[in-house]
This record gives sequence, structure tokens and C-alpha cells, in this order.
Amino acid sequence: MKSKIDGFMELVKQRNGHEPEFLQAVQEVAETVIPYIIDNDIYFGKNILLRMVEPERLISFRVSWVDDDGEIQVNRGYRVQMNSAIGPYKGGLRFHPTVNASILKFLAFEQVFKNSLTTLPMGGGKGGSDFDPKGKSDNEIMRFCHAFMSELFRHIGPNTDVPAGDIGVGAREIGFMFGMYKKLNNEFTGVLTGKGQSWGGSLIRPEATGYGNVYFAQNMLKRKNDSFEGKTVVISGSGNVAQFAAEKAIELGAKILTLSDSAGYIYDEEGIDTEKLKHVMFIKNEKRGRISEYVEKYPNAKYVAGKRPWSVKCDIALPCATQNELNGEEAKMLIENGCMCVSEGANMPSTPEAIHEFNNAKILFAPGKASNAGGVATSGLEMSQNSLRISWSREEVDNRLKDIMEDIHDSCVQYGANEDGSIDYIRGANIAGFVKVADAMLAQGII
Ligand SMILES: NC(=O)C1=CN([C@@H]2O[C@H](COP(=O)(O)OP(=O)(O)OC[C@H]3O[C@@H](n4cnc5c(N)ncnc54)[C@H](O)[C@@H]3O)[C@@H](O)[C@H]2O)C=CC1
Ligand SMILES: O=C(O)CCC(=O)C(=O)O
Repeated sequence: MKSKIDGFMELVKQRNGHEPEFLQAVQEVAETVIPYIIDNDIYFGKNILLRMVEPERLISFRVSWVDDDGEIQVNRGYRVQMNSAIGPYKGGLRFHPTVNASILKFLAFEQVFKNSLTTLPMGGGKGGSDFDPKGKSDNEIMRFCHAFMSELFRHIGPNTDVPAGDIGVGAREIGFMFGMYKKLNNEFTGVLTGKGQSWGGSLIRPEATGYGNVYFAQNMLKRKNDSFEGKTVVISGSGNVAQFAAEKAIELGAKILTLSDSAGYIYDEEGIDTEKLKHVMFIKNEKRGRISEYVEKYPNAKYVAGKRPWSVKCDIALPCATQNELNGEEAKMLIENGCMCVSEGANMPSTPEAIHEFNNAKILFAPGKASNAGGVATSGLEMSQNSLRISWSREEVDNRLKDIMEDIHDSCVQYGANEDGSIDYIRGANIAGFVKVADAMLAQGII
């Protein structure tokens, strides 16, 4: 088996050798899906996985815009249209200086499996730019978003490709991009999700990724007759996903100890409660400041510069910042400190070494493509509401989100059950995600 997986990875490396994040994401899938393909005649010998690792289309384009000093700036924009076997391409846009083809291809590849897991008809894509929103004025953000969409518009559409937010892209950016798309096409359609409430957005979409991650962890705990009640929780990040994961975990009776950003983390031993979380939302969403500012208002908490929060003792860890933010050593620390559940809110936040540690310790571990799928699932619900030209209530969308997270959990259990009764959620998510896309590809022939 190892030689089959190595042989496959050799082929992928020949074409993508300079793309480490993409190779990491493919390796994780290959290790679990290739044995399944070999055991199942209908998939064997069809090179389905080899087809799935090649994007259907990768678009790269120039984005020129003018900053507040009148200087012309040039960034690179991308859209990776990875797989459309089960629906229009769907996935977020990331604006961050580290964005490159490797990062977007890993995200787009993960998105194909994730979207398949949601039970909704969505293919996989991802895009973005190496533009850094940090420190930019609202006018600069608007000019950049308009310039970005003035090229992207010709490649997307409500039945072709429906982007949304990711790191550095929230409601403000979606608004500017939607405005330019509408102007260029002269039509009001659900071409983006994560829109504002008064112009086609879905209730609960802002909360959905963080809430969904907690719902997924809740399902894992429930299988063990356990819950969030009274648990200590360490969270990384302080953006969209981290904020709403914290909000839901607090509601379920947990105590949140940490939040972080790329400069360091805050540790509040007394717990970050609803009131304090509101202040975090003010710092991050309105002031667009740093998480270190938390301790100015709450001096009993401490700020640890230049470090990640994984050395803090906890029951549950929710990595909600970015890829490869939790390594093998940090995983060991979490386990030694008694952590019994890790549920990924970010995409691929745990390194392969960290995952190895979690598996060896047999703690509950949920891969992002399953546990953070609530965001894109609710985007799918936004698309449905746009097509029907109606808006569902908060309760209706939240109930659908809960049901979808339970379905995803059950699919992972179906395909990931070990003989000893434990669940390999990675194997479960990869195979369950693969089957639906592979079946559609087989039905549609070699294209
Ligand atoms: N927004 C969404 O609906 C979804 C987001 N995700 C993933 O969740 C993660 C967070 O995304 P959002 O919260 O939407 O973005 P965001 O832009 O709202 O927040 C990102 C957070 O990560 C922190 N961060 C960025 N780079 C970092 C680094 N190198 N080290 C430590 N912290 C860093 C930022 O300070 C910020 O707190 C990403 O991995 C994203 O791909 C996954 C599914 C859906
Ligand atoms: O809502 C969406 O379409 C995108 C969400 C996303 O980018 C993700 O799941 O990583």
C-alpha cells in the first residue's frame, strides 16, 4: 500500500514540487483514499484522484489600484476552479500577503471534499490575492476590491462559480466586490455569499463557521456521553471563525481561556465571557486593532507576544487562525496537559506531525474539511434563498446548520469507524467527501 501511495505522490510532486502546502493536503487525502480505491472496483484503475488533484482551471491576473498617496500599486489575483463535478465552484477569497498558488490550490482541493460533505450541490474553488489589508484605509480597500472584481467578474457567476470570504475578506470586502460585479453585469444575482442582510445575505452566515465547528465537536463529545459544559477551551485566532466559535462554546457552558493573532495570544484565566468577547469584536471588527489591546481593558489577563496558545492547559482546543499553526511539539504539550478534543476551525491548522500525535494519543480529532464546513454549508443555504428570492429566519438557518453538521459527523463515523470502536475522522471525512465527487465524475465521463 505504501508503495502505491508513494508512487502516486511522486507523480503529483513532478508537477507541483514547488507547492508544499498543496502537497501536504494531497498527501493526507492520498493516505486514506488510495486504500479505499484499491478495495473498491468501481473506482480502481480510473485515475480519479489524479484527475482530482489537477485544477479544472487556474486563473491568475494583475490587479492595479491607486493608494491614498496617489501611488500605483500592483498585486496578483487568483481563482482556482478545482472541481465542478457536483455543482458550481464554491469557496472563499483570501487577501493576505502570503497568498500564492500553493496555498490557494491546497485550500481549493480541501474545499472539494468539504463541499461534498455538506450534502449540498457545490463544487470546489478558492481564490484571493497577495494584497495585505492590514493598515489600509476603507477607501483603499474599496479601490482594491473594485480593481480585483473588474477582472474576476468574467470568470464567475451564480451558476458557474460563487466566491465568498476567507482570511482578510469579510462583509465590507464582499460588499465592494458585489457592487462592482453588479455594475459590470447589470444584474442582481447571488454571485457572492456572505452578503449583507439587506441585499441578499443569509442570517447566520457570519456565525456559521465558528458555530458549525462547535456543533461538530459537540457531536463528537455526545458520542462519548460528554459535552462542552464546564470545559476549558483554548482558541487560536480572533477573526470571524474564532469569535463565533467562542460565542457558541460560551453559550454551551464552556470557559474560553485564550484568543490570538499573528503577533501573540491573550490568556484570561477568569474566562473570556460574553461581555469580554463583545470587546474583542469591537477591537477586531470595528477598530481593526490587535488582540494585545484586550489587556488594556482587562488587566487581569496576560498577553504573550510572539507565541501561540497551545501550552495553556485545557480540555478542548479549537485552532481557528491559519494553516500549520499547531506543530508536533505543541500537540504533545496539549495532550500532556489533558486536552481530550481538537476540532479544527481553520483549514489545515495542524501539521502532519501534530495529527500523528493526536492519533497516537487517541484523542478526539476533527479535520477542518469536516468541522469547519458549516461556513460553506450556510453559503449554500444563502444560494438557495437567493434562487428562491426568500429569506429564512435565524432559527430556520441555524437548525439547518445543526442538521448538516450532524450529517457530516455521521458520514465521518460511517466511513471512519475503527475495529476498536474509535473513529478516524480524517479517514471518514476524506472517503465520504471523495465518494460523492468520484461517482459524479464517473457518471460524467472523461472530461
Ligand atoms: N470565514 C469562513 O467562513 C471560513 C474560514 N475558514 C478558515 O478559518 C481560518 C480563519 O479565517 P477567518 O476567521 O475567516 O479569517 P479572519 O481574517 O477573520 O481572521 C483570521 C485570524 O487569523 C489570525 N492569523 C492570520 N495569520 C496568522 C498567523 N500567521 N498566525 C496566527 N494568527 C494568524 C488573524 O490575526 C485573525 O485573527 C482560516 O484558515 C480560514 O481559511 C474555514 C472555513 C470557512
Ligand atoms: O462560504 C464559502 O463559500 C467559503 C468558505 C470557505 O472558504 C471555506 O470553507 O474554507
